[in-house]
Amino acid sequence: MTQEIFFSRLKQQYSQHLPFVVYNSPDSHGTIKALLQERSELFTTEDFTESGFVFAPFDDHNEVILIPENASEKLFFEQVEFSDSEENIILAPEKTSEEDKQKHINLVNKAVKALQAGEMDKVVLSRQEELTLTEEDPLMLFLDLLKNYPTAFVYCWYHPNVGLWLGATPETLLKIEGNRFKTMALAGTQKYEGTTDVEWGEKEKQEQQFVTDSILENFKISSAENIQFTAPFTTRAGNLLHLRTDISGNLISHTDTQLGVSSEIVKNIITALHPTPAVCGLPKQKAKQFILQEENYDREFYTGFLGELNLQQVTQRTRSRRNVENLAYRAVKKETSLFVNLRCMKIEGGKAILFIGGGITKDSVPEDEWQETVNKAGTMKKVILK
Ligand SMILES: C=C(O[C@H]1C=CC=C(C(=O)O)[C@@H]1O)C(=O)O
Repeated sequence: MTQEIFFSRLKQQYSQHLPFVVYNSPDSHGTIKALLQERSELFTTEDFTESGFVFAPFDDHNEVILIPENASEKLFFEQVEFSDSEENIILAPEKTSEEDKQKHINLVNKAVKALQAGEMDKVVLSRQEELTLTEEDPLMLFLDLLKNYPTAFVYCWYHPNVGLWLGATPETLLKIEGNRFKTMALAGTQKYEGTTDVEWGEKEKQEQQFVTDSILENFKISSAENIQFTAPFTTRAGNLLHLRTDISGNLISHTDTQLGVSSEIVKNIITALHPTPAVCGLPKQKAKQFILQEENYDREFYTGFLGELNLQQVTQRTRSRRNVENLAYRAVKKETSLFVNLRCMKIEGGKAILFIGGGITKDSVPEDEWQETVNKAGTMKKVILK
């Protein structure tokens, strides 16, 4: 399918107020995918047994929305090549309000006091920022995000009852292929200044270690074995650098390695992981309570998760002389590939509402934490304030 036909189908879907999602996964090798739901119903999932695209909120008491595979048309479009514009470090203009700054600093101060009193080890605090859009076509914004962040999970998601969300997230929540799974502990932030060969402060090392330890601890009590993890390394996300540990393992019981693991296991692992201390804190329930009470706004789908759930993947064999007789062979298997909803925005009435946050520990400096949210907002401002 050509780019033109692909996007005109999406445009038509949006103008008819029908749900859709269009996305590029970092490991999809340039294939942009879309699911276009046939009717405007709002489907939800509770047990993660269905196949489709999930869109889950931060607060797990709220509904997880599903665009079901069997109620949608699937579209693919092969990008000719990845853009290398991630190499151009053009920083977005820093437009912020003094009032927003004070509010965030007060919030961080309150958290630091609670952390120093030993009430929690870590809490992730966030804020919203509203901007007027000059480009009102969300699909153009999606294309801009795609060009700027080829190694992120870039998406545009829409449901008439919920709204329109866009994002470019660097964080994998969970990937399941057969009985293998992968996740990552991502935390600690500094500005990218032309090199990934950087030093990390103790505060950043500690906040990232909290995430790794907590994920590993959770896997001890869920359906996982043979857990392996890397040493923390520096990874780039647009104009930012983060510390990251890759974690992988096997799921203990599975129904069929070809078609995928049992849905009960998918639910157990998601529940054990979400929300990780990369977006919530430690201990989980205390941090969550602090966030819900003190942030003073509704995160909605920011720091929730999204992506393919038990989605049928068809892998076509590559053409070569040796396997000509197998050209008709297509391997069909189900995969789950979920990402944490970071560096995202909601589009509403000609405005973009950005969501940005950062991990707070007892050693956090409130002014620096504010600046970190300003730097993170740059990911989205780069495409909005062109
Ligand atoms: C909560 C966010 O980022 C998380 C992911 C990476 C680094 C983070 C940090 O350094 O605080 C956050 O844990 C966000 O971008 O809004």
